[in-house]
Amino acid sequence: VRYAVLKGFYELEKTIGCGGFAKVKLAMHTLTGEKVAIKIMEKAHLGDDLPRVELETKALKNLSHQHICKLFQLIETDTHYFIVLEYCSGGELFDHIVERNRLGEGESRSFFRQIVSAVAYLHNIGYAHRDLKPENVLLDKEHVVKLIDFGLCAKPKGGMDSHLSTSCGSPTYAAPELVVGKRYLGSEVDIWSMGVLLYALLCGCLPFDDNNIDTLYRKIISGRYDEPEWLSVGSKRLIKSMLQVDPKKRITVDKLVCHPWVTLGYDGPVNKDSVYDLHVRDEECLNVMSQYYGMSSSELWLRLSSWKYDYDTATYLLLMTRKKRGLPVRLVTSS
Ligand SMILES: COc1cccc(Nc2ncc(-c3ccc(C(=O)NCC(=O)Nc4ccccc4)cc3)c(OCC3CCNCC3)n2)c1
Repeated sequence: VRYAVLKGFYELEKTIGCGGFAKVKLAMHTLTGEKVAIKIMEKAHLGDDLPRVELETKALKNLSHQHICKLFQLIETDTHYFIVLEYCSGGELFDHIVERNRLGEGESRSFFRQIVSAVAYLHNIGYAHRDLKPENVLLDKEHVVKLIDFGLCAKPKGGMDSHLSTSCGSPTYAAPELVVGKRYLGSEVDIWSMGVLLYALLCGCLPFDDNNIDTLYRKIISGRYDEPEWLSVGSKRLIKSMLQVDPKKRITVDKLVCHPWVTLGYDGPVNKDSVYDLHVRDEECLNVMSQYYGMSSSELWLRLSSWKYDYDTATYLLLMTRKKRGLPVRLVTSS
């Protein structure tokens, strides 16, 4: 069997996605029985993109947010990287929009607030996503938004605000300054992409689209798009403030979290903080694991609190996920 390193720890199931150099397989974490997504990257295929995987995994270790896909384990062999991640059983938001044709303003606002929460959190801790698009917005079982960065495009602020020039992401959702190859701020291109996302939620189609790449670029740079007559005045105003060709005229994320359209019907601005703290000690999960390992909770915590993102980290984090979902905190010991 391929991927011998996973044997006994994960049971691989179907492939759920293929990107440029990554394949994502659905798997089951044997000790908890929980579903996970394993992103498999062959080192030989990565070439000089190898450092981006290091950057991504370093970033992922610091990300703990209710609307960002969780990292559970990192496995490196001579030939492959295996990144064990949260599985989102609701699939891509894109498919959800397509099957519904378009979403109402209320449902769009609910999804949009969760996306803004994730992006505001990212910007707050110094990252820019740079490849926000419907395919990277997933839904979990309860249709809660989980943002991912499938294409290793997210970058730390250092790089981000020191005017990046590496082109990244798909042109359809890319900001004008990005497509003309100008130096740009990651935070500003994320606002543009969120404008494209909001348009897709409300209209069920894209503001700038064309099969011919040059025509597509011209449309993006013009900043002109159709406004379907069913769009409310508030929706039109918000989209317009995000799809500003001049990045300096674009709304900032701090204004976005409290924009009247975003807060309509809610009791306040979007909460950009994480509701989890990264390295919380949970006695119940520790007890279940320590019984299985035949060691004391404090001895086990000593091992877990170094956050090696090994199989023990995955087991602990998956038990915590079960607990958050109101499922029994237990291990599958009968093999
Ligand atoms: C039920 O049917 C379905 C149908 C479809 C999907 C699912 N579920 C399902 N769950 C989980 C995944 C996944 C999660 C994380 C990452 C990742 O790369 N994380 C790294 C990451 O997010 N960094 C990061 C995030 C934010 C800031 C900085 C860094 C990669 C894949 C998945 O993938 C499938 C692909 C398919 C192609 N389009 C994109 C998703 N699919 C289920």
